[in-house]
Amino acid sequence: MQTITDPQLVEDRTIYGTLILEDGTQFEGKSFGYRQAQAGEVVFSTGMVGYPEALTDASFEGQLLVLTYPLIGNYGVPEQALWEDERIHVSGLIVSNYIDTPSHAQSTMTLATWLKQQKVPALEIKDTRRLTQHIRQHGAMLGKIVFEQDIPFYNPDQENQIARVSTKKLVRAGKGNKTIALIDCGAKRNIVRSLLKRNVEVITVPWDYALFAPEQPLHFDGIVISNGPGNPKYATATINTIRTALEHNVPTLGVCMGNQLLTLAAGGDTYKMKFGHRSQNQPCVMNGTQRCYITTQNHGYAVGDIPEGFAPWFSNANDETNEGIKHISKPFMSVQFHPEAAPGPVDTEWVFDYFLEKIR
Ligand SMILES: NC(=O)CC[C@H](N)C(=O)O
Repeated sequence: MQTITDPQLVEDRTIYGTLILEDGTQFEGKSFGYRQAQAGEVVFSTGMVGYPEALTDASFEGQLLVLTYPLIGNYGVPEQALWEDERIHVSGLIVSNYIDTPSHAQSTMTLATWLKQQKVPALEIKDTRRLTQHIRQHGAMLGKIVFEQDIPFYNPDQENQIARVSTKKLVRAGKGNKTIALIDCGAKRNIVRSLLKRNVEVITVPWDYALFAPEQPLHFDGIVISNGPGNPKYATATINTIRTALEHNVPTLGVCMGNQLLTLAAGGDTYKMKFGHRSQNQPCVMNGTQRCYITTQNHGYAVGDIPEGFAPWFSNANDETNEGIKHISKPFMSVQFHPEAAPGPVDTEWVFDYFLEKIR
């Protein structure tokens, strides 16, 4: 006799749910994830590939992700080793057309099975174009996916999201004659993979680890500050550590959240953008050159005031916002895009080499 313990793991495409935005706009859709209400900030990504990587990117913690590419699910879900973290971080997923018959050699399950296992709701609302245009026009806003029962809105920007996703313990990996301390604000695994590929030792530390405290001496030659969710201004412990690193002249590279934290530590400022940049086709021009890189991005905040002693390194060719800063004479640098890609183009992978060359 067969016992079915969780009825949600049984395919049922007849369930409907509603996405409700904070301004009252509603979109009804077919449920293909877990049937449980979730609230968060609604953001959209215009990338064509990489939903497994995006869903497991901890920078999305607290957010309901809208994917504008119209066919999602068609290549299934790869094994866990290929994810960007050990779990899904988006609070919910909104697509136009969900494909339940994946075809890919690396697929281990359908997207719907994965979402149900991880208790993440998902809706197929068809008109993701209208939803995206609405957010572009009115700015990123709060929203909730609801089924039978209503829940309150939740604003992830009113809490320290980094503390929720950062590692709790120190993790050592790799071997080499250079050691990098990676401050984990919600690091995508491909940052560690990209560093290990370059034959360095990587010590991943929690976001609030006191790297310079005399009672916990740790030998490292350079610091990488990872990507991460939410408002950078909550990460005061990380900002203080980076400030000390700058005083000690430790070579430092920031990625995404790391760009914002380096800016704050050095005396600059960040602001919240209207709807952010999320995709794998963001053009970034290297300042002082005609060179334009196609980059992977996922951010809602940006660098406003460039700190003293730093110069803009890259800027976005679409809206001219800052995409990175570099110190004019010292080995301190950061980028707002993702040089580790995953998903997306690897055009800016050289940033890791450039940084490692600055370490003696
Ligand atoms: N990917 C990231 O590191 C994002 C940084 C920050 N949470 C933002 O939205 O801007």
